[in-house]
Amino acid sequence: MGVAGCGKSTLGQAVADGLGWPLVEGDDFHPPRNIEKMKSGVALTDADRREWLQALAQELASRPHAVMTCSALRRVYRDQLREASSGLRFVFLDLTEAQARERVARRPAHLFPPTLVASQFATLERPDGEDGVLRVDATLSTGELLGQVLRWMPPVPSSKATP
Ligand SMILES: Nc1ncnc2c1ncn2[C@@H]1O[C@H](COP(=O)(O)OP(=O)(O)OP(=O)(O)O)[C@@H](O)[C@H]1O
Ligand SMILES: O=C(O)[C@H](O)[C@@H](O)[C@H](O)[C@H](O)CO
Repeated sequence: MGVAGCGKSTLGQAVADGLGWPLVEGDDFHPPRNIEKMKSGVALTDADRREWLQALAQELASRPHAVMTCSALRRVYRDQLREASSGLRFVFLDLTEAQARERVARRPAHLFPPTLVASQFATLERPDGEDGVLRVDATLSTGELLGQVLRWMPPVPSSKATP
């Protein structure tokens, strides 16, 4: 979880590979109108995110193990996902607004324009103090972040494991 550009897809892929679990890209579940809205520089609202979060919750409920990327900016969004998946844990990729804007600006072809980064921080309710959350410094290397996540995860079966 975290704002646009914090590194969810990059770390999510590394964690999925490390655990031998599938990666579910949350952005792939946005209805087309949400994508169009973000591309045109308009921030999503609670109403826009409702259907998307329902789809993500369903996806989590249908999988015994998976790594999912999802901004999950507000507490109610995280709680909706927690209800769908009792063992759900969140890795919060924490970085400053300036750092996020710089990263988002570096990838002009992406659906998310740098002008919307401020709205991500305005919406973000940090998960500090919530159970099952690991806060990490999103400016560390992916390898370092992966190590932190894997050390924090409880022992879990891997789909790569031989019986
Ligand atoms: N640990 C890192 N250190 C430096 N740069 C990183 C790191 N992780 C990701 N990046 C870079 O930051 C940019 C955003 O990364 P990524 O797409 O993984 O973020 P994201 O949170 O999935 O973004 P979005 O939700 O907007 O798709 C990319 O250019 C990526 O290469
Ligand atoms: O909740 C939101 O506002 C969205 O999920 C955004 O965070 C983007 O989809 C994502 O970060 C892609 O850039």
